[in-house]
Amino acid sequence: MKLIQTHIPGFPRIGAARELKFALERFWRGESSEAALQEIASNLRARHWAIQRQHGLDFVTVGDFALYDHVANHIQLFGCEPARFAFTGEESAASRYFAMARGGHAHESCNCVHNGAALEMTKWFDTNYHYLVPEFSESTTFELNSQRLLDEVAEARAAGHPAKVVLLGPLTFLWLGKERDAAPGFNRLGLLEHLLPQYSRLLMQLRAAGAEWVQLDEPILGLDLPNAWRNAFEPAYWLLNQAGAQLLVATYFSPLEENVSLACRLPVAGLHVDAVRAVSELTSVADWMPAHKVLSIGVVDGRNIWRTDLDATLATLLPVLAKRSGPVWLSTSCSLLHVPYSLDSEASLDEEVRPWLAFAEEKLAELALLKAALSADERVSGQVARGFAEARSALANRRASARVHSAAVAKRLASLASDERASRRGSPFVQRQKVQRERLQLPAFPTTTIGSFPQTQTIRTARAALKRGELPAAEYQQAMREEIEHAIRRQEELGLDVLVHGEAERNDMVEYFGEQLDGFAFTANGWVQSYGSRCVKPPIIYGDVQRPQPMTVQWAEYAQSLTTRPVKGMLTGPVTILQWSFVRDDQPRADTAQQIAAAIRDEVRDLESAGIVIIQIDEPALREGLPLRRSRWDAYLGWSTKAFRTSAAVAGDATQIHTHMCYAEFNDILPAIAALDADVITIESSRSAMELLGGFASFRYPNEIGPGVYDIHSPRVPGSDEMAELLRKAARVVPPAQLWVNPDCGLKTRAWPETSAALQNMVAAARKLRAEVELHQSDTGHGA
Ligand SMILES: Nc1nc2c(c(=O)[nH]1)N[C@@H](CNc1ccc(C(=O)N[C@@H](CCC(=O)N[C@@H](CCC(=O)N[C@@H](CCC(=O)O)C(=O)O)C(=O)O)C(=O)O)cc1)CN2
Ligand code: MET
Ligand SMILES: [Zn+2]
Repeated sequence: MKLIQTHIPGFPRIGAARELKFALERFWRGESSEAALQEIASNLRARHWAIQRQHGLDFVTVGDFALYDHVANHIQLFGCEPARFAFTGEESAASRYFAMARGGHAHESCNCVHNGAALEMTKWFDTNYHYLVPEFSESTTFELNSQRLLDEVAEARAAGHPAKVVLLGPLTFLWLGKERDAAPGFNRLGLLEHLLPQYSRLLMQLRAAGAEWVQLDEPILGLDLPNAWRNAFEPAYWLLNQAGAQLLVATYFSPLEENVSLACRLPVAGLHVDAVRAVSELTSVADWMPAHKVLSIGVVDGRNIWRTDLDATLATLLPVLAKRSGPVWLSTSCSLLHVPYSLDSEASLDEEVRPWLAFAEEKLAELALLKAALSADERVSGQVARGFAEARSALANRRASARVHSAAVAKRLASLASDERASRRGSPFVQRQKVQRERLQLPAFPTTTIGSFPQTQTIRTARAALKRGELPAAEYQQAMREEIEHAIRRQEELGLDVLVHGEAERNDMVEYFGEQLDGFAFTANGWVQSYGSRCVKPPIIYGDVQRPQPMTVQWAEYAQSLTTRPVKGMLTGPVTILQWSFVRDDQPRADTAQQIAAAIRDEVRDLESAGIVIIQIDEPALREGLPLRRSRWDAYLGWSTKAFRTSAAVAGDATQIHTHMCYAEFNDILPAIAALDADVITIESSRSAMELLGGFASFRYPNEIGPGVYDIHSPRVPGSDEMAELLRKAARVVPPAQLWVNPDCGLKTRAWPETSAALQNMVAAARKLRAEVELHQSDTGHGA
């Protein structure tokens, strides 16, 4: 038997009780010192390392911690803070860090932008985690600032832990950034030669500090890379390897495919591969890997919460182990950042489902079991056998559970599948547009918002009291009705044309639906970091999805009863519910999407029957769900757009269907967006100053579009001239008759004062545009 070691690529940092979130928010409100924040951070690291050691990991992972974001940490580590922030050198590292993360000033309430808007946030590969995008130009310089990281290594060493440090690899770090304020033709890959010496210095320092291994994350090896990037790997790592540290290159999320041999032959001491998402490659990886190198096999799923099938995992591992003479490590497929902390704090989780699950801490225990099973140690064998037996029976129960498969759902899906028209609206867009315009009588440049209004402390406190059983349901209902009425009145005062109810009653746009659908379980404390201090609690889809009763109709009816203006019904689309939940691993995602689509379809039908004339089906996660490999795009776009259409197409011609997407980079999927055939799409575009629309224009996107005219991530109130200018820009590329006026996204993270002020300016901007394009009024057809 061979000696197996265990480690993990990374651990969640928010804390079992979201200690980091609360500490950050106290610090930002000015209620605590930086020292107090750093103390909490240091305690969290200590606790997380201790847990890793308790489960027998051979190394703790150092460097996965970040106060806000690990990519932002690298910007400071390599001293490449963008010049546009105009830091003087007088500021503390922490104040520069939070300025980059949250915008020019340490406090969110400041309206001033002279010191630079926050770094852009974007999705970390195909996850719901957002990182801060590094900015590069020909004047970018690098200067190592390693003290913080070296201090963390010292902390781990002082606690007696063997340490493996994790860093983003230099190529992935550059890849994740973007060119900004750069000369035409500048390519950030050109910065590699300046970055590598800093990495080398760092590696020498880490080695001297006692780090036994350095894990360099290069997940971009799982992407379709341009040749220049592929070719840069070998020379870069040849250089880094000279620093004398033991290097483990880590890949995850996507198969290596054409990069298998490149990854295996890199001149480093080891390679980590994702043996969940790319299990079929494991044999070829094992063949390519030189015998002296460490092969780290990520067998426990870091992206999902299902208990590992330990027997199947052993069956996968044994042939690889038999073939390999070199060292093998076992690991999770990727960092555990993407799963909740522990099942321990789930007192009220569905009792049947609980044994089917493993969160971060339970995954550590699984690694320990696998390691023990593969070691020859007799003393542990009884315990191992018990662990395996428990996993086996949980899995058998899950497979046989009556709650997983529903004959009614199967029948419903078969009937939808047999009806071609189920995923097509009654008439083509132009005809629908005509009846909708007659019915709605909206002005040109109609104004609306994306759905949510501020989730105030009052709202959250009421919901928390309801959940604790301290507030009767009727009183909670009444409180939410008052919030809805408040939102409607405000919108009427502002003069918005199409209103929303404000989503006060929703904890989250996905969890809210998950709580009401069969086939979903939800957690009390299963928080996963989304960005900075913001977290989400993804629901768990364990079985066939079905809607036992209407989910939003009463709230929508109530909101509509308060006003004569149209109020949009507000739903989350099937692809987004799928993407932002933990999904079943026992059937294709496409099938689950279609089940959710059937449930949303029923909701659309019921909203329509209740007299709701506009229904928005949000799909912000459509783009993010795109597979990392292009060869898989068509299949995904086929079933995902069909799921959307299945939910929407039940609506009659006169019902206007909106959709909303807030993550840019639409240009490579425009045909799919058009295939959704929504009557109106609202998108995020203000930060790119409408550049995005260029794509819609040259593609001749046929339906109506609301390009966001202001960024809701910042409390800054844009002036009406600024928004009018954006609208003029939009009107130059998209026929004005097609344009709507709205913010980039929902307003739930904002406060009322800035919300009202910004919307007032937005309505004023729309009015300016109406006056300017009056001459063409006849061709807008929007009515009076
Ligand atoms: N699922 C999902 N993914 C998404 C988005 C999204 O909206 N949903 N949007 C993008 C990311 N944007 C985000 C924007 C805001 C928040 C956010 O505000 N999260 C809240 C939690 C929201 C929530 O679930 N709130 C619950 C519970 C709130 C809570 O923490 N309650 C306290 C008690 C509060 C009290 O006593 O007052 C507790 O339970 O301890 C509620 O409203 O009911 C937070 O971290 O603070 C998250 C993501 C992309 N991915
Ligand atoms: C992340 S997209 C958010 C859409 C949702 N309707 C809202 O306004 O909050
Ligand atoms: Zn949005």
